Amino acid sequence: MKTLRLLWPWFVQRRRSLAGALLLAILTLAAGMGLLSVAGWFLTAAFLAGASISFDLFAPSALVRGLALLRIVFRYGERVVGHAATLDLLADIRSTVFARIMRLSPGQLAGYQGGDLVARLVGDIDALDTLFLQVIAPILTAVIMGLVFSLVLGAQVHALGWLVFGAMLIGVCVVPYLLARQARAPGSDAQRASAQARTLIHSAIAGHVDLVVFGAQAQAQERFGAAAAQLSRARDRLSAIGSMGQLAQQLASGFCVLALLYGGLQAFTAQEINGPVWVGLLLGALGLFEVLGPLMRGSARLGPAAAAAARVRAVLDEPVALADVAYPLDLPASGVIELSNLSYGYPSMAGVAVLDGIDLQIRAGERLAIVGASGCGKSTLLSLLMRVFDPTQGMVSYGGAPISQVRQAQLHTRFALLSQNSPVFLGTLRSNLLIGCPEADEAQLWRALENARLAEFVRSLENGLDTWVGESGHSLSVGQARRLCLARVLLSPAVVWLLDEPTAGLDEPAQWAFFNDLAAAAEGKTVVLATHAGFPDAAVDRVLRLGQGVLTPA
Ligand SMILES: Nc1ncnc2c1ncn2[C@@H]1O[C@H](COP(=O)(O)OP(=O)(O)OP(=O)(O)O)[C@@H](O)[C@H]1O
Repeated sequence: MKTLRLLWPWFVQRRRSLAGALLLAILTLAAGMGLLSVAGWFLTAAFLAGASISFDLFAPSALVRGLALLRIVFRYGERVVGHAATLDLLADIRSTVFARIMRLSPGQLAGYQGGDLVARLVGDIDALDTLFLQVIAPILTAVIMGLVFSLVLGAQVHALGWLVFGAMLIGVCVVPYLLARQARAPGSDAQRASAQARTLIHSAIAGHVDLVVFGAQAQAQERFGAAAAQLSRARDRLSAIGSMGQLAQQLASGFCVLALLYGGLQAFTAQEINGPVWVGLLLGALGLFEVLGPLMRGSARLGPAAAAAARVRAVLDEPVALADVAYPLDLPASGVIELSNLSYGYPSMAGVAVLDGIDLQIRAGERLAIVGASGCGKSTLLSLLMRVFDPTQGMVSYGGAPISQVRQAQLHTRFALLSQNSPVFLGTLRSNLLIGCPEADEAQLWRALENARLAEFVRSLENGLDTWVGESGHSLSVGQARRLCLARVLLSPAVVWLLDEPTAGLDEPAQWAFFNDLAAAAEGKTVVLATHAGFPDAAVDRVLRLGQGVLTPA
């Protein structure tokens, strides 16, 4: 039920195509039942008529052929429309979940293991495809056609109508419910083990070199083997439950057919029903029970679907840590950055403040360097300026507007951050640079590359800016990847540049050259830079030292 509640808004969004698929499923079943009923009636009537020339062979045989053809056409339509609707539905769910993941804060993202969010986005959402095609559509089809058929049969022989109605009720409600209940635990184990396996693959690929260097492949293999074995055990249990469902369906329909045969024979003997009609309805009932097959398989897969829905819901229910305020202030085009009584402590650091009541003003156009020992809080300070997270106390304002009170999208047009782990994205050098400024022309791209000391390297490449750099810039050296990220920030039209160790990965001459050029490259910009590197005095206007959570002149 919770799974259905989660999916309901998307079902409503795709109601037309889902209703189309449902209608086609009903028509397919109706054509199939009609085909069996008419064939049964026709063969029995023809047999009873013997050589009588008064029996019309043509109309019923044309009807049988017509229904057979219609059944094929409806089945085809149902598959095409149903699968298209389900794929669209999954795409809708994926993009909603992806949008929500994008709104999570770094702290919230850190709560998920690497690869686990991908597992939620792919494996878990895939598991939800069961619900409509294999559960809801067969249930509704069976209920509607079961009711219609029970009424038709009941009009002939009351008791037989009730018999089919009761059998359908058990087949559509009771057995699927029991199967789904049985499948809940192994379903949740299967989804968990599958996500665990993905996470382990992800971390083994990311740490492949270290695993090889330290000879730790065996441990990684063992952990992966354990997750794979757990997955396979859970799937075995699920498949056993699915088989139980098939057995239950065969037994129930077999029993029902026997009861129909017996009850029908009594009615025939008592002349309550005529022979051909009875045989026709008997075969029609067999056609009706066909719908229960996919329903039993689908019910057994409801366990994994429910577990998957819970995992997807957990992402959707995460509160947005950095939501925009309802009535945001307008951020001035330029202004003083002011830190007032700014404090921050990471939630995991049990009340220890990394920054402790900092007061600071940074003039528009000023270049400020923050130095200090490793771990003193320089990156944390830049993250607060960029509003990667909010301070535990105090505030940051820009041109008089507290940055927590403005739209984050607007803040990102004014402030750009080069963090220590800025990534190179899958694509070309050009596409990576254009993230900083999508409208940048060729000349701007080269200027940014020059300033980041990467232009010479790019010029030496056969495809220049269109060189493919792959995932995480695997075809670049660490220093080149860093300079590419720096060029991206230098290209950005933001008026405030926050640069965290901008020269990491550069050799000493290149570091000095970068700092020598900084004043010209950052003309008119406000620059806050955190660095361990040495730099010429003229590179910045002011140097502050961070230590014990406070800033002092260096
Ligand atoms: N996500 C986090 N969760 C918990 N503690 C963190 C987190 N990030 C940083 N810290 C801690 O906060 C302190 C300040 O870290 P920060 O990265 O800001 O220092 P830094 O001065 O930039 O260091 P470095 O010069 O080595 O980059 C450190 O003690 C660090 O261990």
